[in-house]
Amino acid sequence: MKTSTIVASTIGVLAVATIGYALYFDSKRRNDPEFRRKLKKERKRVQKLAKEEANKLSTITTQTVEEALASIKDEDFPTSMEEREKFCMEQLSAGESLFTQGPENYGTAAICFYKALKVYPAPAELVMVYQKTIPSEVFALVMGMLSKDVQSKQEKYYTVFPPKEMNVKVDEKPEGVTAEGEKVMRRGLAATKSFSAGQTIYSEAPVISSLEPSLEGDFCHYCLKQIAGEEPSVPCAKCRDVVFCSEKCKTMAGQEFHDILCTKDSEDASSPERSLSEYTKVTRKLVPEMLAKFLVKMVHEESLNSGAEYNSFDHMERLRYLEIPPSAEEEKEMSLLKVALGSNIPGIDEFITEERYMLMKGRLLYNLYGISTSLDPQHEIESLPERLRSVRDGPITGAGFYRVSSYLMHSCEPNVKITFSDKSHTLSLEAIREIKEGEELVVGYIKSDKVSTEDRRLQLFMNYRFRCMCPLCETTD
Ligand SMILES: C[S@@+](CC[C@H](N)C(=O)[O-])C[C@H]1O[C@@H](n2cnc3c(N)ncnc32)[C@H](O)[C@@H]1O
Repeated sequence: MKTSTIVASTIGVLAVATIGYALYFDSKRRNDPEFRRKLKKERKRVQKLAKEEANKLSTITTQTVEEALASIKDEDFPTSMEEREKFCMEQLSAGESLFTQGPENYGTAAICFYKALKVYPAPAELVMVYQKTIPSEVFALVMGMLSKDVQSKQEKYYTVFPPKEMNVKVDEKPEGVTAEGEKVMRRGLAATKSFSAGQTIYSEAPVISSLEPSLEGDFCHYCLKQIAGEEPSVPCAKCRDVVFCSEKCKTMAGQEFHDILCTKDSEDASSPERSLSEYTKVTRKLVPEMLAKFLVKMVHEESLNSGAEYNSFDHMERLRYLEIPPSAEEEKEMSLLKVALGSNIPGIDEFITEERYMLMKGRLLYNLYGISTSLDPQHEIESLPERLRSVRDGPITGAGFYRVSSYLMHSCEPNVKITFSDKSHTLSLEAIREIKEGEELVVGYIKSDKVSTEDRRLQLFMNYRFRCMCPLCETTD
């Protein structure tokens, strides 16, 4: 059967484009040993396959692959779903007609198949279709182009992240070796210029944040600002559950997540709209709701087609995570997420597997910061693990997941502190002593003043599962 025929029959899958892409980029390759083992095995199989294919075609060289990639380097790919679908089918037909004209057209045919792959929402599946339907020589070329592409995307990440204007770079240092002898690198942040005490190094809005449920109505559901007495709050027009501090926040929340997650004034606690928000209210666990927001926002980001090469998922998958054994609780959370997002994001059911949910949850739990947007002690709440990574002057009013600040290492003698100076979820990193260009930036995950080394190490181990190796811990008992 022809490639285009198979793809045409499954084209409905384009409707779930964004999830398809996420699935593709969701890789646990860096952190999960079991997945890495599987991947290694798979990679070996693919390498063997590619080698066999390459041997069959001595005229196709690495240079050909590179030339092919260079020839389409500056090409713009269609963005809307309809255009992508049309483009994909055109490329598949062109590829097919080219390879049937003979081996001299294999190179150009491969370019067409590769371009179709670039816009197809489930590339891994399309590769499997190719394997069965196109000549092995063309397949080897497409695979070569794909692997170069993925490799360069992986390598380039830390050259474009964090943005220069944030005055920090990701600092990699060897941390030891795994049982299998693989090098482990740890990634922290280093200053790209000098700062004096009190200076702000950068400010950063979160990828997602969530308000402590008991504060809903008094604080903005989007930016977590307290709504002051005289200022009128802006309620959601559809539900009576949340308010915003401004029309701007209401619009942003609507676009990013609330239009989908809004309870739409449903009275029934078990309705799809209400079940997740009820769970959040009752348990005060923010992670399931934050993951729902994260997924909706990711779909929103994709639909914006801003031209950004990396999305929030690319960021999240690079972070370390806390390994948590799956339990009935996660089962429940997963089903709540599926119910809440199901009718709005087709494909979400297949996307939220137990493995993926546990990884996303582990990453969020490990990297969230407690947010403090009130100075009023009456807003002091009982802290839960999600709001732990925080040393604040005021009460914790919520939690946030931040792209750059996720990378900050802990020290019992920090040189920077986190503030929420405008009393919203925007985090600012402030120097607490003089910092030289190139110096590593370290924050306090826990309060260290007047706490013995043993107690600090115990707290860090209980909450973050690492043995603190900051200079203070390494030199004191
Ligand atoms: C919340 S993550 C920090 C972000 C991390 N850079 C990442 O790549 O996701 C915590 C991890 O950073 C490392 N870490 C942070 N502070 C440390 C310290 N003081 N001593 C040893 N390891 C530390 C530990 O490996 C820990 O597992």
